[in-house]
Amino acid sequence: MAPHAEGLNGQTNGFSTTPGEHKDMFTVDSPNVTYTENEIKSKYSYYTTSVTDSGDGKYVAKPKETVYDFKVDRKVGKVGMMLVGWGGNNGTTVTAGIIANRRGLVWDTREGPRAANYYGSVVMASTMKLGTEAKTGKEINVPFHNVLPMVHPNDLVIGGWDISGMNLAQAMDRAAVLEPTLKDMVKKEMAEMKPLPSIYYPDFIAANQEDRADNILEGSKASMAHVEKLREDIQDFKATHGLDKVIVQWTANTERYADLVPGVNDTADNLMKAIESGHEEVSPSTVFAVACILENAPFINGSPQNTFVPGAIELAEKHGAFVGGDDFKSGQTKMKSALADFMINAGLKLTSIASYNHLGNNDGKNLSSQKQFRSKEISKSNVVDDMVETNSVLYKPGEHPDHTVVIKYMPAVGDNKRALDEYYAEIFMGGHQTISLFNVCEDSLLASPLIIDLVIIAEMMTRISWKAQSSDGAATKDYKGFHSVLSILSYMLKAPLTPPGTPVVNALAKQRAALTNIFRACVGLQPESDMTLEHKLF
Ligand SMILES: NC(=O)c1ccc[n+]([C@@H]2O[C@H](COP(=O)([O-])OP(=O)(O)OC[C@H]3O[C@@H](n4cnc5c(N)ncnc54)[C@H](O)[C@@H]3O)[C@@H](O)[C@H]2O)c1
Ligand SMILES: O=P([O-])([O-])O[C@@H]1[C@@H](O)[C@H](O)[C@@H](O)[C@H](O)[C@@H]1O
Repeated sequence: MAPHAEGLNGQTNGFSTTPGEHKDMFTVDSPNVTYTENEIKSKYSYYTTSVTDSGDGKYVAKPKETVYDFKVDRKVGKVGMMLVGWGGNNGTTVTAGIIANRRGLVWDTREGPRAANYYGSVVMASTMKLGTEAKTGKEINVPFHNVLPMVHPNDLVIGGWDISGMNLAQAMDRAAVLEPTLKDMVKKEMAEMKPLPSIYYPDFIAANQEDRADNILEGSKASMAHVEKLREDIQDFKATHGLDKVIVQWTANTERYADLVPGVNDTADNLMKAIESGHEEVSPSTVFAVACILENAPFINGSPQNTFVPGAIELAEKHGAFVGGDDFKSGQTKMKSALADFMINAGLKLTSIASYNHLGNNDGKNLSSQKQFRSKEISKSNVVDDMVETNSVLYKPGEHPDHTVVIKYMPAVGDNKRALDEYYAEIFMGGHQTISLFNVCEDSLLASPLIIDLVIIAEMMTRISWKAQSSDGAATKDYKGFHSVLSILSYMLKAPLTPPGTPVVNALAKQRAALTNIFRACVGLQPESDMTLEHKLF
């Protein structure tokens, strides 16, 4: 009998939540937190510091408290994940990975047996500090997945669309990501999975993708037919599988940017008219976003194009539907958002970042076309802006490091993307520091856990509501959901989408802290400050 997955993964703490139902690993003993069968309610004091400029070049900092009521629906329900681009490298890999985990598979490799796991998922493979043990002061950490009642990825019902009609087993072979021994164990199940026909507007992706496009949705672009058909697909998927909700993600090819045209995509009404008229600046990803918004299915864009034109954001806000994006942050950029943050916060003046990468998968082939590369160049280039702007000691207003991004298509390396980076910084007394990185990112094996995290967190957000008891008494009467634009998803994304007019945070540590502390607040726990005064003041 092959060793079971858990044993091989060294999961010794027994904390891994079994799929199917959420088991509370802890309860919070506080007058501000109440548990019922269906809900967790918490009263949470949110402490910030309000800063005003006193005019003589000095600031006045005033501590501020806002009291929020959070409510969490504890019933997870049955959840579906529908992927646009399901037959791609990411789509096939994440599907095979979930099947392998669900069945606890172990497969043979040159290095010996390997077991299914969720490594690379913040939710499934990381922990958060709960607190310190009352008697010993020992730090107690719990799996991230256990802080709130979240869906287990093993329970996700998976479906989706692709302009390529290959079934998932054939597409998995085409992707050339997974070991043959593992593919053999899942291919029967995956051969039964066939992507739904999708919308294909050739002008938005590279011409070299045309040979894949044999699974195209009929109907004219100049109508609402495509929106209505996609809505029908989502409804049918929900009904067929008895789902309570569906989360949709775009993991299809990178599109060119859509021009922002007043009267076309600047407002919700104009966007709907533009779709009706088949305007050339309406992209397939925006059509998917509109269909999902109208179906109240959270829609997340894992690619860098500007799917969420202003009209799409306005439509989401009007319908109270969730959207998120852009562009999975899987390897080179994830490293950059941590390294740049560390250097600048260490007082090292980063003056140049040269990011080169080459890859040989179909994503790379699509990105070999200039318009599609430009979308990716934008999302990969803005990731240090917020860190630079926070340090006026190192950088004058408007000053920033040189930053170049190069991507080349090299078929030989397949999905094993090479990222070569050079970080150059000014240090003490005219010195310099040069950090050179060679980072082989198996792109789809790094992106798949992000797809899982994005689905789990987006679904979780559909079960969290809040109301405010503002410090100045302007309380909100009824519970409501978070803003339509889920900036809480930023940790998984290169170019985080935020509610209009709000700041973009790219620093990886800040993004993870925001995610962690918002979920802690939902069970009435204050942010983990790492001050550990209990170990300093005695
Ligand atoms: N590490 C990563 O893999 C990573 C990281 C960040 C972003 N991304 C982005 O994720 C996306 C997918 O990456 P991949 O490696 O899986 O690419 P891929 O080319 O293997 O898969 C994309 C799939 O989308 C399909 N497709 C294209 N247009 C479509 C449409 N209109 N409707 C439905 N399907 C369509 C293609 O047929 C293909 O099967 C790309 O945009 C890529 O830039 C990937
Ligand atoms: O997330 P990350 O590793 O910085 O960025 C990756 C790029 O390096 C790669 O060229 C591209 O094909 C992937 O889609 C992904 O965007």
